[in-house]
Amino acid sequence: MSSTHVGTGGWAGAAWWVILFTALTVLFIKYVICIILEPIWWKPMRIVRKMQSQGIKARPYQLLGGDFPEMMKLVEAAQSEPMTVISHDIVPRILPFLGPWCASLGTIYVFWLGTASPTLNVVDPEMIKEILSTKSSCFQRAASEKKVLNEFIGKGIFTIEDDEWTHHRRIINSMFHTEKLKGMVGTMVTSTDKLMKRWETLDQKDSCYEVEVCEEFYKLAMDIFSRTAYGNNHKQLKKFGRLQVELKKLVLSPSQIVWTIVIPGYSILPTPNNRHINRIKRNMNRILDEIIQARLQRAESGKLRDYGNDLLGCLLYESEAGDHETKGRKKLSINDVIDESHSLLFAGHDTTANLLTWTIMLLSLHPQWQESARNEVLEICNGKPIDDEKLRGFKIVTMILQEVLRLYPAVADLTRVAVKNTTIQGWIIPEGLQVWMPILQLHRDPEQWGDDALEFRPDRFAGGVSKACKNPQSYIPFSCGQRTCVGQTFAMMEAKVALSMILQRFSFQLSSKYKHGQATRGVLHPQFGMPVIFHKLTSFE
Ligand code: HEM
Repeated sequence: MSSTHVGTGGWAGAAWWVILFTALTVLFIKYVICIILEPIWWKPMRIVRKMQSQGIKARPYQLLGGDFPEMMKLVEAAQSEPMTVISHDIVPRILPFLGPWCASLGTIYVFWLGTASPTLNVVDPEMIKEILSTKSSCFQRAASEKKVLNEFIGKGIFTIEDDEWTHHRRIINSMFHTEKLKGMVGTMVTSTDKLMKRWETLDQKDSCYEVEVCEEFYKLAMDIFSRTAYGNNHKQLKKFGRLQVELKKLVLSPSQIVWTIVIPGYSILPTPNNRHINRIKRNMNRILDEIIQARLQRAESGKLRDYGNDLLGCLLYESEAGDHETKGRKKLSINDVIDESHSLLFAGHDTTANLLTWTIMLLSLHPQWQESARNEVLEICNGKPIDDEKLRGFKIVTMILQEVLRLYPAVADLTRVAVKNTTIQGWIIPEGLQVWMPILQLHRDPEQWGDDALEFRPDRFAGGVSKACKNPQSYIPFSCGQRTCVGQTFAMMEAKVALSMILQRFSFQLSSKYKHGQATRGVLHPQFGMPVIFHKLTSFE
C-alpha cells in the first residue's frame, strides 16, 4: 500500500518536472529565435513595411550583406577598363547600381546596404539638410561604415559619437582657428617650393617634365600636414604615409569590405590578408608611438611648453600625460592619441592631394581656365611671396576649386542611421533605418545645376554657391551640419597655395599616357594615375 502511494507520488512529481522542463525549453527556444530573428528579419521587415506603407518601393531582402556583394560586383565590372572618352559622367562608373535601381524603383527607395540593414536612398537636398544639420541628433554614422573605418583608421573622430565625439572635436577644432591657419601659409609655401624644385631636377626634354601628380601631391599633402600638425617628424610620417597607402589597398579592397561587413569578427580570423593588415598596423603604431614618446620627453625636459601648440600638442595636453585638471572630463589615453592620429593623418592629406590632382586634370583639359587662373595669380602676387591676404584675393582660383569639388568630390557618398524615430520632409523615418546620400549624384543633378551639370564651368560659382544651383544644399563636398569637415579651410588654403605656385612656374597638359578612369578607395581618385607634362614658364627663370 505504502509503496503504491509512494509510486503514484513519484510519477506525478516526475510529470511536473517534464512539463516544467518542456515549458522552459520552449521559452528558451522562443527567446533564442527572438534574439536571432528580431535583428535579422522581424525588425528590418517592420522598417521596410513602414516605408512601403508610405508608397516607397524596396529591393527584395537578402540575408548576408544585403545588396552589398552585388553592388561591389557591379562596381568591379564598371571599373574594369578605362573610359573610352574623357567625360565627367562618372556616376555609372562609381555608383553603377544607382541608374538601374532609380529606373525601376524611383528616386527614393529602400535597398540593403549590409546585412539586415534597410537603407533609404536620399537625393532630395532638403531631406539631406535635415539629416545632416537640423535633425542630426536623430542620426549617427551607420554600423557597417563604422566597421570598415575601424578596420582602416581605428577608433577616432570618424567613428565615435555623443560626448566622446564632442570632446575630440573640440580638441581638433583648436588646430583650425583662423589665426593658427594664417600662420601655416609659410609652411605650405616652403613645402610646395621644395616639390617644384624637385620637379626641375627630373629628366627633361625641351624644359618639359613628366610627373605622376597623384603620388607627388600625396607626398606634398602629407609633408604639409605632418609639418603643420605633427611638428618636425615628416621623415617618419612619410614612411607612415607609405604604410597607410598599402593598408588602404588591403582593407578597402571590394572583397575585404564585403567579408568585413558580411562575417562578424572577420578581421580577427588569421587569413593571410588579415595577418598582413595587422603587420602594417603594428608598424604604423610603432611610428606614432615613437613620435609621441619623443614629444613627451621634450616636454618633460622643459624644451617645450604644454607639449607644443600643433595638433599633436593639443591631443597630448588633453591626454593622461597632461597634468592639468580636465573638469570631470575623461582624459585621452596614449592609445586614444594614436588612434585619433590614424584618422587625422588619413583625412588630413589624402583628400587634399586628390583635390589638387583633379584640378590639374581639369585645367589641362580646359587651357583657357588655366590661363585665366594664371593671369589672376600673377596679377595678385606680382612677384611677391604668397600670404594669407593674397589667398583671399583669388576669385577665379576659388571658383575653379569649387567646381572641381563639385565634379570630383573626395567623398562620393555619406551614410547615417536613424537612432530614433523621426520625420524628414514629411516621411516617417523609423529608428534603425539607414539613409544613404550619394554626393556624386547630387552634385550632377540637372534639376539643381542645369543642363550643363556634367560640364566643367567654374563661372557657375561667380555669384557664390547660392547662385550656382537652385538649392545650396545640393553642394556638400565637405558635408554639412555638426559633423562637417573640420579641415575644410585648411584644405582650401593648401590647395590655393600649391595651385597658385604651380601656375606661376609651369604650364601643363595631360600626358598621352593618361587613361581616364576613377575609383574610390577611401576617397575618389584617378584609377590609372595622372601623368602630366609640365613646361617651365620662361618668365619665371
Ligand atoms: C579637399 C579636401 C577635403 C574634403 C573634400 C573633405 C571632405 C570631408 C567630408 C565630406 C567629411 C564628412 C564625412 C562623413 O561625415 O562621413 C569630412 C569629415 C572630416 N574631415 Fe574632411 N575633407 C577634406 C580635407 C580635410 C582635412 C585637410 C582634414 C584635416 C584634418 C580633414 C578632417 C576631417 C575630419 C576630422 C572629419 C570628421 C569630422 C567629424 O566627424 O566630426 N578633412 N571631410
